[in-house]
Amino acid sequence: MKDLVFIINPAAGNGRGAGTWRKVKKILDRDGVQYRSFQTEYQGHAEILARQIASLGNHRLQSITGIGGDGTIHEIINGLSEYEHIHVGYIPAGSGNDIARGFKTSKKPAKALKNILKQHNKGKCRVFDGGRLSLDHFGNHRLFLNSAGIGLDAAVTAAASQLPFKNMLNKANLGYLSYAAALLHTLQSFQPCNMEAVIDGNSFQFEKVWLIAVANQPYYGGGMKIAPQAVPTDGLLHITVVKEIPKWKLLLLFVTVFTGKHTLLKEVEILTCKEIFLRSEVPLPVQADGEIAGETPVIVSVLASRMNLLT
Ligand SMILES: Nc1ncnc2c1ncn2[C@@H]1O[C@H](COP(=O)(O)OP(=O)(O)OP(=O)(O)O)[C@@H](O)[C@H]1O
Repeated sequence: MKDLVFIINPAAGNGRGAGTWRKVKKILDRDGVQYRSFQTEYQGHAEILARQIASLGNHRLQSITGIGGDGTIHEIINGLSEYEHIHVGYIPAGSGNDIARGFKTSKKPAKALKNILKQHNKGKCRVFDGGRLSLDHFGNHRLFLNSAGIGLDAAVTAAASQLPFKNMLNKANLGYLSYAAALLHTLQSFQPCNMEAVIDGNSFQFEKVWLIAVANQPYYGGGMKIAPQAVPTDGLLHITVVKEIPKWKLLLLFVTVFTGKHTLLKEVEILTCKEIFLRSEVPLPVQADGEIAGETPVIVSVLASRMNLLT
């Protein structure tokens, strides 16, 4: 039998990670399944653990399963960026859980575990696309499963992570309110700017851009359907450009985006690509899978059929 490894973020979903692991561990112990488990202790720890486990692991290491939110899985896939043969399992226990939405992972721990064990025991996995965000000339990059976002959404992500009452709202299952508060706060200072893009070799100019999302699957920000047509198996990234839009209409966009109807607004342009280069007049923040990654200029490219997931 190949090694089964779990990395658990107990703090994900404001403590849901710890509770989900208790449920999963109970099933594993009851059924006499052999496994190893590691708990994260700080931000970035899942990435370090995944890399260390993979580098020390021998041919017996077949999969690493993350228990946590999108941030935890994002760290694990980045820790395994040089170990593509290792399959990644996911048991959702976060606040947003957009990976679960987009990749149709069961949110029930027992069901998600059953699916993982079924594939793990057969040595199989499901193959999906991912994305790569290149940040500079030095090879610094981040892999992502959901999307990369440039501009307002990344600025809101940064602001939301610093809100003093974020944990309280998350605990009360009102995480979307911290996003709304961060949005209102960020809107006061955020300035749209002109951007230059090269999309699969073709040049584009976008005026007064608020945000550009480059998505592998439809959801981000905890259920916002930013790219309704995105499919993580089509070999493409789906670009959503929001530009030249008045602030009041931007608020309307943030309401309609939950149903995907924002694409009907004339200020929203949808494109697809395999690779996009983006440069802005002033450096804009960039996020990947909801984690702040850096600033423009960036190149975002699809990693077609390169993500081996147990889901
Ligand atoms: N032991 C720990 N204590 C506190 N924070 C931790 C710990 N381990 C990891 N972290 C950090 O917790 C943060 C939240 O994790 P994660 O993104 O998985 O959950 P979430 O934010 O609740 O869910 P989602 O991303 O789906 O909204 C991450 O930034 C992660 O690095």
